[in-house]
Amino acid sequence: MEVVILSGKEEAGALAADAIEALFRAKPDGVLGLATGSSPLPIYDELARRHQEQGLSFTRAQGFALDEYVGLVSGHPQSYREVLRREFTERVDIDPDRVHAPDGTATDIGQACAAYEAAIKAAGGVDVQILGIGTDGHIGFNEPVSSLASRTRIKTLTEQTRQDNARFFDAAEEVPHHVVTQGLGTIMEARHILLIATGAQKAGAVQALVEGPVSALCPASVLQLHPHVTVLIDSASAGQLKLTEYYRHTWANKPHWQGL
Ligand SMILES: N[C@@H]1[C@@H](O)[C@H](O)[C@@H](COP(=O)(O)O)O[C@@H]1O
Repeated sequence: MEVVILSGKEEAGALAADAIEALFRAKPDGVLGLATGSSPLPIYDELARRHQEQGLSFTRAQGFALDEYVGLVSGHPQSYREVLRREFTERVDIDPDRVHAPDGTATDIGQACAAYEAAIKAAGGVDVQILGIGTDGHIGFNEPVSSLASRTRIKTLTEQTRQDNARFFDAAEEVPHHVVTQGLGTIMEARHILLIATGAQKAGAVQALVEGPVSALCPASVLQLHPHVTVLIDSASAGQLKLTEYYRHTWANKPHWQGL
């Protein structure tokens, strides 16, 4: 796990965009794992800028969303399919039909989850997965005590996550209780994982993710078992880490030719 402490979300977004750009320059039909929430927005802003100003192209790319609310009507502005359309798909040249999200409106959720897993597999798996992290250590919507081997399935949100996400809705009670999310086992199959976290409210979760024991209580800690994870954070979210000097030293002395 590479931990990179940066000046803020813009620098984190630019570094993540560098890794994503490198993927699509080398492999134009690469597969991007898409996250929602506010943390990945600087990445999407930077990718949109590079598309507009530097011709970075996604015409042959595919994208897979991590998760989706259950019970929001199709086209609801806070459904993650819509959020990703606004924040990413519409701003670059990716084919909207090649951007997939779990179906939170399916009558047979179990079947829809199995179909989603099959679609990721058929695409050849995710090359670069963007991740944020919840204040309780969730990734995707894998809440504490999620199985570390879980696959795409329906989950119940904790009250903390519903409160955290209430800012996106008109009223707190509108936040759905249920979601469909890629499992931790699904996420772990991505070839490179870029996790971005900023702000002091994430400091506890970041500490547990990076330095805590691997435990279902902090689902993100499973990433310690992945061979290629990059954690992009700012000083505030690094505030509870014990080995910050080492992380800063490692990054400052990284051979400049080596990408993330
Ligand atoms: N399902 C999403 C997660 O993928 C995201 O990481 C988390 C944190 O969001 P934010 O980046 O806004 O703090 O929010 C939601 O729960």
